[in-house]
Amino acid sequence: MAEALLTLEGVHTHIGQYHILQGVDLTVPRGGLTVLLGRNGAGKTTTLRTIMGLWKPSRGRVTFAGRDIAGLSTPDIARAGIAYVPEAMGIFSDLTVAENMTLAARRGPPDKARLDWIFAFFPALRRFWSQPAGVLSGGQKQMLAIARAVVEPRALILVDEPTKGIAPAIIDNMIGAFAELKREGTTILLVEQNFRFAAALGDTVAVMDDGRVVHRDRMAALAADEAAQTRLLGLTLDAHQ
Ligand SMILES: Nc1ncnc2c1ncn2[C@@H]1O[C@H](COP(=O)(O)OP(=O)(O)OP(=O)(O)O)[C@@H](O)[C@H]1O
Repeated sequence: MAEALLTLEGVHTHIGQYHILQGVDLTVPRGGLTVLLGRNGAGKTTTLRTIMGLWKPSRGRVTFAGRDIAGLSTPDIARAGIAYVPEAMGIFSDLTVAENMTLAARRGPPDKARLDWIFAFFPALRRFWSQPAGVLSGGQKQMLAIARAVVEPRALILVDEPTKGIAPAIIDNMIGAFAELKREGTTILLVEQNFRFAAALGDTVAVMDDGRVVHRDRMAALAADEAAQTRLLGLTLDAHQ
């Protein structure tokens, strides 16, 4: 297996009085796509937010590219090379697509060749370049959110449920886009409920339950094992989309 880019060891996160993450162990191999599955409330979003420094872990280690990042501020974690696409996407509806992209670029105006590369897999962004992001469809907004995360090369992107509420035809575009990001060498940690999407892209999979990772496998092995899917994911799994 490839070397780990990110590891969580015994990570606990409290939100107020609630003990949400209860010892998460997770390895994200460099250059691969790791899918985080699990029923609603299992702790997937909290795990992404903890990696990003939006929640501070109360215990445990988060190691990124050989460096302990637990306790760093979110801007420092972003500067280290991690981008986060939350489920709510975090785009600015009143600003144009161009302005949204420009604001996401940290090293000056977005690079022209990089934008052409992004437009090749998200062509709608070129079409709506000068339009307010608010006019985009749900799927196009999701594409803009992902494009913002990769406007500059990033070592790791964390993406929370990009297919939620998205039409099946757009999901196929999205599979193509993530496949292109993988080809470029971006490491991806993806929270996903749509099993077809997860199985099409995932190299490795971790399943969470009750604030812990309870199962790790190659995605292909889980995709081929319906009994394990039912046992681990039960009826919350959107297997037939
Ligand atoms: N701000 C918060 N305050 C209190 N409890 C929270 C907060 N955020 C999350 N939780 C609780 O933490 C647990 C894990 O939530 P989390 O969003 O990480 O789960 P998830 O696996 O991403 O599920 P979903 O698919 O529903 O988003 C849930 O029980 C949730 O109610």
